[in-house]
Amino acid sequence: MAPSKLDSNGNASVSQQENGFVDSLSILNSEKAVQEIIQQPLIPGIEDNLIEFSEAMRTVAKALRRAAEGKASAQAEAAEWKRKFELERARNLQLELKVLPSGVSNGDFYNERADNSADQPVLLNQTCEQSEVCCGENGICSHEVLRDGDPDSGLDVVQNRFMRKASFKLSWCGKGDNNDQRKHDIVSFEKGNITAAERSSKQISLKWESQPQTVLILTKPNSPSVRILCAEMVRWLKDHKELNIVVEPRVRVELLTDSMYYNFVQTWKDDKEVLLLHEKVDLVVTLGGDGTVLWAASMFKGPVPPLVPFSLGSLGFMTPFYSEHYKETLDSILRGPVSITLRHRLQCHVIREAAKNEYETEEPILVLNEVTIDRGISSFLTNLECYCDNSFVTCVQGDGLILSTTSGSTAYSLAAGGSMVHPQVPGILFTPICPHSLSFRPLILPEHTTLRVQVPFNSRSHAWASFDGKDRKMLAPGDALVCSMAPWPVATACQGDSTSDFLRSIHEGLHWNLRKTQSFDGPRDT
Ligand SMILES: NC(=O)c1ccc[n+]([C@@H]2O[C@H](COP(=O)([O-])OP(=O)(O)OC[C@H]3O[C@@H](n4cnc5c(N)ncnc54)[C@H](O)[C@@H]3O)[C@@H](O)[C@H]2O)c1
Ligand SMILES: Nc1ncnc2c1ncn2[C@@H]1O[C@H](COP(=O)(O)OP(=O)(O)OP(=O)(O)O)[C@@H](O)[C@H]1O
Repeated sequence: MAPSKLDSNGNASVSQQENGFVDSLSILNSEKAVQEIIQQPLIPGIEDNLIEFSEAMRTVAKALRRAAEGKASAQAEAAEWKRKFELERARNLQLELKVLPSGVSNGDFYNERADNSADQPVLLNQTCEQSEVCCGENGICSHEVLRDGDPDSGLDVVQNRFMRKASFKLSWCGKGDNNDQRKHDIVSFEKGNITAAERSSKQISLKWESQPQTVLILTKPNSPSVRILCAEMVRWLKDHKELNIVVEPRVRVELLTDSMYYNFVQTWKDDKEVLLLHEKVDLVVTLGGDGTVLWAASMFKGPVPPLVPFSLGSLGFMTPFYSEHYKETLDSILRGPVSITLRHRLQCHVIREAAKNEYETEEPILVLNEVTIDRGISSFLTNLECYCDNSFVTCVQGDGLILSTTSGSTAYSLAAGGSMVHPQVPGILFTPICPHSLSFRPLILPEHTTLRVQVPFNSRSHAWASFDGKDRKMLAPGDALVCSMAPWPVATACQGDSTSDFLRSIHEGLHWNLRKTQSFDGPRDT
């Protein structure tokens, strides 16, 4: 049909066609006919059919969505099973080794190779095919905690030297416990009475079983004091401890600008090599504030080597070590044993409604503090449907929702009214941000739950997810975020122990419950 416009009198004027003028009267007639059709009642039954059809389509969409979400949960579960399998395999290997002839030491199983130096110092590569041998019956050893991925994956890292990774063991000890016994939750059922004898969440101690050899130093950018300390620390670790040092490419350039002495410092070339860092690095040192600790954790998409966080920031809630004492601190940590806080991380999957037919979901993102789903720049109320292990929890109507680890409980979640929780307590915090409700208290859910936050199809606006305050992702109506505990925690070294460090941070960092003490004089109970 030719395009038509109404003139100021309401008559249709018709544009010129290739084959001449079109009869405007016939157009008016066709428009009239269309109007008549529109006004006619629908064929009986067609409306019902359409409703039925759209209902069926909605059911199909729901089924597809459930399949995608099921896949994300299954991926999280598979990761957990994989970890358990590794543990079991390591334990079996340990048992087999017990029957090996004496004289075959654990170290013999490492595949150490000679130096084949190249001029450009880049990341070390090493093989530890037999690393499971270091696992003991008590505690968890480094390769249970750190090993992941297929050793034959063929990812080619440029190398100048091969070396082994230091192994360590974690043990759970309570006050007065001097032995290495790992304490499980022991529940006894004597005469029908249930008694919990031991709890697992005790102070965790890390013991090196072989000497750490490679240290990764991560630094806060654009800070002159951090840059100076980093150069000093690298020199000390090389000259006094003979350690291999790995830094970020940016930092290597900075060091070389200062002096060619730092030519031995190694770095990486691309993201592929970053993915393999956990196989080479024995210890990670961070120089900065809490943001640098978050940055360090985010570099490891799987297992994370133990972290030593030095405080060169303003608040430093997770950074207990004073930079002035770095030599004594590192000396003692390299010797061990080290008290650690095993900080859990959350694994987040974004499930796209638009990609519901696709097999692959987006890469999971690991967070040490929290994942936040908020309204972003939209001025509308966020509307988020929340499910816990497929049971409906609630619909958040407000600025958003924070799903936080217990380590993150003192960060954004605290600002939104969540409880402060000791980082060693396993759990997931469910904290609303400015809920438009008088009765919406924050929750703490058990660690084993899987949470799903969904933007409803009828939502007025998009929502935005951010991960440890970074990497914003838009969630369109129909999109969901699935979140569960990740199998790879972050072990951070403690100054004292995890409880004294936590209490010191809430007192010194947050001035928790600071109040003038009431004076002695005045009225009393009689
Ligand atoms: N309203 C808020 O309180 C708010 C808003 C946005 C982000 N944040 C937090 O900032 C974090 C990102 O940190 P950043 O350093 O990259 O950004 P940033 O530079 O904006 O610093 C945020 C502040 O939060 C503190 N912080 C971070 N993690 C903490 C923790 N676990 N316990 C106590 N304090 C902590 C930091 O020391 C810093 O002072 C996010 O994970 C989020 O928790 C808080
Ligand atoms: N190696 C790094 N590369 C890129 N960005 C980094 C690195 N380390 C830290 N950052 C970022 O720099 C920002 C500030 O770092 P950080 O929080 O450590 O310092 P701060 O704000 O001075 O200390 P605090 O958090 O104690 O107040 C954070 O957003 C963090 O993500």
